[in-house]
Amino acid sequence: MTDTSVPAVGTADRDLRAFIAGLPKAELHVHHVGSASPRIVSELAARHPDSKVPADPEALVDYFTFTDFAHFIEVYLSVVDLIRTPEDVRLLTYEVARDMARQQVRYAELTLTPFSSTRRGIDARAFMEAIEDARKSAEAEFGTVLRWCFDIPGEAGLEAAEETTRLATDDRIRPEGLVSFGLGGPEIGVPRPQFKPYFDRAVAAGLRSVPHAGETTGPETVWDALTELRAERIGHGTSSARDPKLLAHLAEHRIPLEVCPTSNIATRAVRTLEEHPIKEFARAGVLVTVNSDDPPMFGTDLNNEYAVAARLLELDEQGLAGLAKNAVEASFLDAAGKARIAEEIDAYTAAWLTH
Ligand SMILES: O=C(O)c1cccc(C(=O)CC[C@H]2O[C@@H](n3cnc4c(=O)[nH]cnc43)[C@H](O)[C@@H]2O)c1
Ligand SMILES: [Zn+2]
Repeated sequence: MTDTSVPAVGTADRDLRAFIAGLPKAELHVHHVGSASPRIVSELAARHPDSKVPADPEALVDYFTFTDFAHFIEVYLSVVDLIRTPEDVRLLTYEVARDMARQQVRYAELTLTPFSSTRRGIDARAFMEAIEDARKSAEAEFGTVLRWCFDIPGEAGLEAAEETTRLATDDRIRPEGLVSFGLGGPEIGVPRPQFKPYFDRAVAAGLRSVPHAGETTGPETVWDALTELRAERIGHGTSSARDPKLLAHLAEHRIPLEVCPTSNIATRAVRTLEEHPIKEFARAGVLVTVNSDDPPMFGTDLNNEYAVAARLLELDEQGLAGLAKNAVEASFLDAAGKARIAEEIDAYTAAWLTH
């Protein structure tokens, strides 16, 4: 794991971290398998000793240190290989929700890649039952509301696109919690426009479009996501900073960016946190949301991402509350659900500032 955490400095930093820890939050960009905690990964690795993933949580720190984005995907897929039964899927989903609840995450849109599971032999209906069972238990027991984004692993080609679209749009299979449709994996050599027909079908079926774009390629990929894939939010969008017209477009049309600072350092998409373009996004008036992407793999969690953002954007408690409300606004919750979490954020912040 690359050490990308914010160095602890003094009382003010500690106070802000305590504020963040209790702040009600929404998360919009976080991957299912990429959220497997070291405990879950080692439990699964011990169950499946033929895998190359280390069963010792300490060894995972080195295993989760990436040389570049391609290496990250290689390691990611080795963890995907550990998810072999519907019970593995249920356990992972439920435990991910538990970790979110501990960080006061009230609502999360979790990205799943069902193609990776069905192609490895997990029955599609059993997969959907497992995630839905975990979603309902998590909401009842932890109070964290989960919704799903199904993403196409772009590098796996149009076969993956077809299967993901089928699973997302067939009324007999698609799960109740599904709200959006995405596109993940490497961007280099995987042009976005080829996925237009699949996004058209998903949008026609009522799903919201949230592709990754501009994480490892230039701003033209973000434009493609907007014009060809009808993106309503952009996953990462890091390279948008290189195109002032694009930034103005994102700001004017209130198209949020799902910014994941530590992820960008860990995959070496951005060299250092100081060079991260989050400041440019905020300055241009873009609706910035902060997210954790694949938290244990990147040695982070959502609270740490808020601390990183506070440092880079020089936010105090009110600023952090505003950042949390950006995620609520950019979410696919209904108006009542948004109002409930926003009110909770305001009440928490007011109580903190008067204590
Ligand atoms: O499952 C397969 O067999 C398979 C075959 C070929 C290619 C792939 C993928 O490319 C899977 C990529 C996988 O990565 C997930 N992910 C997690 N974090 C990120 C990120 O920061 N940027 C892009 N993708 C990410 C994504 O959800 C895909 O599931 C799979
Ligand atoms: Zn991602």
